[in-house]
Amino acid sequence: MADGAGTMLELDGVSADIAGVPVLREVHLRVPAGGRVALIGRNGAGKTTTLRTLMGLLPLRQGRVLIDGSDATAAPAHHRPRMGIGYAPEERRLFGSFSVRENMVLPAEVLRLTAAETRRRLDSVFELLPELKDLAPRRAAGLSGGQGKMVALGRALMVGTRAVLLDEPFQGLAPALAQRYAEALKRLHLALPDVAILITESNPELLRPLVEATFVIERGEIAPA
Ligand SMILES: Nc1ncnc2c1ncn2[C@@H]1O[C@H](COP(=O)(O)OP(=O)(O)OP(=O)(O)O)[C@@H](O)[C@H]1O
Repeated sequence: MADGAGTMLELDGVSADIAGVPVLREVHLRVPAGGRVALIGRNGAGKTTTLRTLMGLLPLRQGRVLIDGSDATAAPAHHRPRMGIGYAPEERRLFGSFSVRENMVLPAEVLRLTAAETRRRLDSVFELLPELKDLAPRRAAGLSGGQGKMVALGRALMVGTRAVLLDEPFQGLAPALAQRYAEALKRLHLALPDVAILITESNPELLRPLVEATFVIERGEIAPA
């Protein structure tokens, strides 16, 4: 696969092991700039591991990670926000004793954005996900699972000016909440068409209306489409 312009995220023949066991096998995956891509696979297929390699959280045995056409294989995870990459892990990782607003602002502080820029991004995320504005003063520990997923999306968007990686955001959401989350993703694409979205899920039907391309992973290998 070429490094070509217009590719935001790419895994080029990536193999990775966890505890000595091969978990990813020569994975090729490409997310165009502004594209919406689904990564579908059963439990344990390697979806989370694929996102973690893109985030620089797992050493590769083989292959390359390209971000916006540049080789980021050796760039540490903490450089990703600077590259405009946001990540909402499956288990959300919110700080329970912090408010929703504080959780959202944290990555902007780590990036040392100015107060004005942080405010601007926060306002634009609130505009996109209005329910976060109401939740902003609440302690994260008191949120429902679905509310937490929405906050994790908002937090990823605080730094994800080029791409966001969303790990199984629909997992465990009641149908009404899943519907709201899907609508938020549609609004996100309309409002910020340059932000690429890579989203994992076990059920391919759920994401079909939301994405332009789908990759299927089985036992650490991308299955032929
Ligand atoms: N810390 C670990 N130690 C050993 N094996 C691991 C570890 N983490 C993941 N694995 C293995 O790596 C494989 C891929 O796991 P991964 O979490 O990427 O799958 P997934 O597709 O995201 O699954 P799920 O839908 O259950 O989240 C699985 O077979 C899993 O057992």
